[in-house]
Amino acid sequence: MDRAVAAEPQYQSGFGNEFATEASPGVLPVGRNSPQRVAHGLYAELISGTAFTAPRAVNLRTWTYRVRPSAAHGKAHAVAHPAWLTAPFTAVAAPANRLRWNAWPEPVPGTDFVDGIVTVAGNGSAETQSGTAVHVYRANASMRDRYLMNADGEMLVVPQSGVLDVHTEMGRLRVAPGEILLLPRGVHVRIDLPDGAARGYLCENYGAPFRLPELGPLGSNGLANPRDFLAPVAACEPATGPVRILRKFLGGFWELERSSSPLDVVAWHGNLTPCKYDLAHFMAIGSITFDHPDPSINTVLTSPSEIGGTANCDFVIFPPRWLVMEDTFRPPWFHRNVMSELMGLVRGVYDAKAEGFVPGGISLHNCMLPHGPDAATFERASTEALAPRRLEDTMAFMFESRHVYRPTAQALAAPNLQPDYDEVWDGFRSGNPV
Ligand SMILES: O=C(O)Cc1cc(O)ccc1O
Ligand SMILES: [Fe+2]
Repeated sequence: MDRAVAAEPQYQSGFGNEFATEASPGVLPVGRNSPQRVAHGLYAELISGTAFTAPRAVNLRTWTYRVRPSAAHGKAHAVAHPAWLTAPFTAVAAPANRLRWNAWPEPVPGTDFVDGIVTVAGNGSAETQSGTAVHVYRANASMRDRYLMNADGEMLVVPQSGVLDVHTEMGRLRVAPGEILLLPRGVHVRIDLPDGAARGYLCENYGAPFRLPELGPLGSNGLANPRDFLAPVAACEPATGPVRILRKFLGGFWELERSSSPLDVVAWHGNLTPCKYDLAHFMAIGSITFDHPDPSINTVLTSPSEIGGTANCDFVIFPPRWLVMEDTFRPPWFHRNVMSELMGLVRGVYDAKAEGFVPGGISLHNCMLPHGPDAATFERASTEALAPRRLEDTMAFMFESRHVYRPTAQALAAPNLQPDYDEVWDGFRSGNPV
């Protein structure tokens, strides 16, 4: 089926608001969620993103009013996906090594967003709803009459190149490199590629949904401000012929046919919705005296675990910013972290690594494995004149987790795994013990 290139979508602003939106006026019921008869013969359907009894402050649910209940379909049958894997990954031992990968190669023609997903590492377990899996995607085809519904987790998409035209049950979003996309667990989605190709990173979060971090002594403003998150407006996809829905469920892939699109929501209200956020709006806070602050200061979104302050996954960014610290080694310090750090690069150069950490690549510094500036960075930063300096044209990010990342066997066998990563820490002169 041919779909005309759609106009720029409209958005509603805010993170986790009680949104209300109608593609056709008068569809949302007034004063109740599930009237005996919904306007226009539509069907009311609830999607919950947290347990019914989750505390009000973190409770997520949305009411949709749709052309047909999403239950209206036949049996799903098992299908295979060659490279999208689900934690736990126990096939190979997790090496006690620092690991780094170059960008993944181009996909074969006809690869859509789902086909082009390759799992690099993960932790926790989809079954126990904790941890995450980190994937890269590389695509060169739109999803044609094909929809994804991922019951295993929420998906945080970090585009590195190419725009994504994202069609969801709650409406459309257009997401460009430099922005991020958050897709709630279980929401149907179809992704088109207006540029013809796209690639980036995907954090599949099996655990608690990402939320904004607390601000503590920062006060009531700063970091990612809620109003800069954009949610779609209702946009019912026009009725078309039969479609295929791919369900990801406990690591398995199941396909079913449906006689029309699952994106048939005419109106919805609630706080469970996809949203996007432009990382350029992140208000970075740093030291204006001395010392390099902990990276937690750059947390955009956090998925908490049961242990306070100890995230299932923190999404942390390293955006363009001023460095002004005096008498300070300004890049990240040498360190061993009880949390595990998986990093990617959207553009530019990361200030802890002079070379070798490339856009589309990944570095993995797991629990307690020593890392920090490479030798070239150390040399530069320990001798540079400490005038105020602006880091330009850079966007690195980190998925930091309390759970150790287990690389997949396919990632450890990938030709783009750098065999000699340890050498970036070669050649440090010895200090004098006396
Ligand atoms: O290792 C890294 O590059 C990530 C990181 C950045 C930083 O500014 C401080 C600590 C840290 O782990
Ligand atoms: Fe680190």
